[in-house]
Amino acid sequence: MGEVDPAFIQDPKHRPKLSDTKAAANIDGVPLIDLSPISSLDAGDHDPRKIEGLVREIGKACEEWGFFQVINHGVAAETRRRLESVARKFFEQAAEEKRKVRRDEKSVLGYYDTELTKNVRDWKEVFDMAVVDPILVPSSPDPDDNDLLEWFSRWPDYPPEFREACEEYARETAKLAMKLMELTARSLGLPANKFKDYFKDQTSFMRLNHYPPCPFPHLALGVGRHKDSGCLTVLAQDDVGGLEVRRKFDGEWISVKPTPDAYIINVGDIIQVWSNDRYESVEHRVTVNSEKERFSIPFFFNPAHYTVVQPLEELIDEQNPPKFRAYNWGKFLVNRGLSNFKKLNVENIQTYHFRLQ
Ligand SMILES: O=C(O)CCC(=O)C(=O)O
Ligand SMILES: [Fe+2]
Repeated sequence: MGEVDPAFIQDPKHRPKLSDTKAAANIDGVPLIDLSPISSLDAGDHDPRKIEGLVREIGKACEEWGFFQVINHGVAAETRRRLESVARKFFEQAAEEKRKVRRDEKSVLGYYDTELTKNVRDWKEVFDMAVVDPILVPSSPDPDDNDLLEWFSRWPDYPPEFREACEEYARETAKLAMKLMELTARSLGLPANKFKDYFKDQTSFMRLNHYPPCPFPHLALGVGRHKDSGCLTVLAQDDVGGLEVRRKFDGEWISVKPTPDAYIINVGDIIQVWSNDRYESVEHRVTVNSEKERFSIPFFFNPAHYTVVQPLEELIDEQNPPKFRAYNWGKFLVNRGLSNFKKLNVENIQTYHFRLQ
């Protein structure tokens, strides 16, 4: 990734303003939420007021930002550090070693370093794996094709503890994601277990991101601006920084300050559709820098492939009619998964394509 390859160059209007966002980080950032009320609930303390306060905080963060950070979330620091350590060892290897577990068009899981976001190449390399292996998906985006396909995780030989570290982290993070879905349901006035059944045959996946130092950080992005298409993302970032969120009230790019051991949570497109726009899936991107490499680990919490995504009946009425028409999640995911391989002349599939006028 040494030379200035035009494939990485962002359109001038999407290039990062590297100095401004640093300053903005000190002014107003995404909310920080303490999840200890749910851990005390697990410990037998059933004070409803603590949970109600937390539910309100989450609802407010989802409405105002679509993003928040959580602390006291219950995922062991050791589990996260083990995963961070194997990720570092894996990416340190020579390109030909990593390419042995390269993704292909049949199974999109594994290693790759040529992802496009909005048809511009990202300055990163990634490793994707299933949270529940294998991931069951439609075999093609064609609505008339009912065949299914399994996406299996591919495991590298090195480091030897790689698979176990990933699986342990995935199990723990899935529990946190489910608790966050319960809190989100309550914040929308729904029963806590409203979303549980959607995750029975979940298509969740986890990604290890490595952003090498970039000689032209003012021209490229680690990940171009995008929204996450699933329900919810639980993201671990290291202490380097670079994630920027588009602030809802003024459209400014605001950096998310690294907070040790915290997770960054964001609402995905499916929650936006379910809530009929009450909670928006917010654009974000990743800047790179010329000196430091950066690692991050997003966990994308996604429902079963057969989920029909549409505004929830409980949240629509005559005053608030549905703003989206229904779509099939599996077809959407497969369509998106394939398009990230090739440069297209148009934007790939997006939820706004399902917006009703
Ligand atoms: O690396 C990050 O901080 C965020 C990555 C991201 O937004 C994504 O992979 O969807
Ligand atoms: Fe993202």
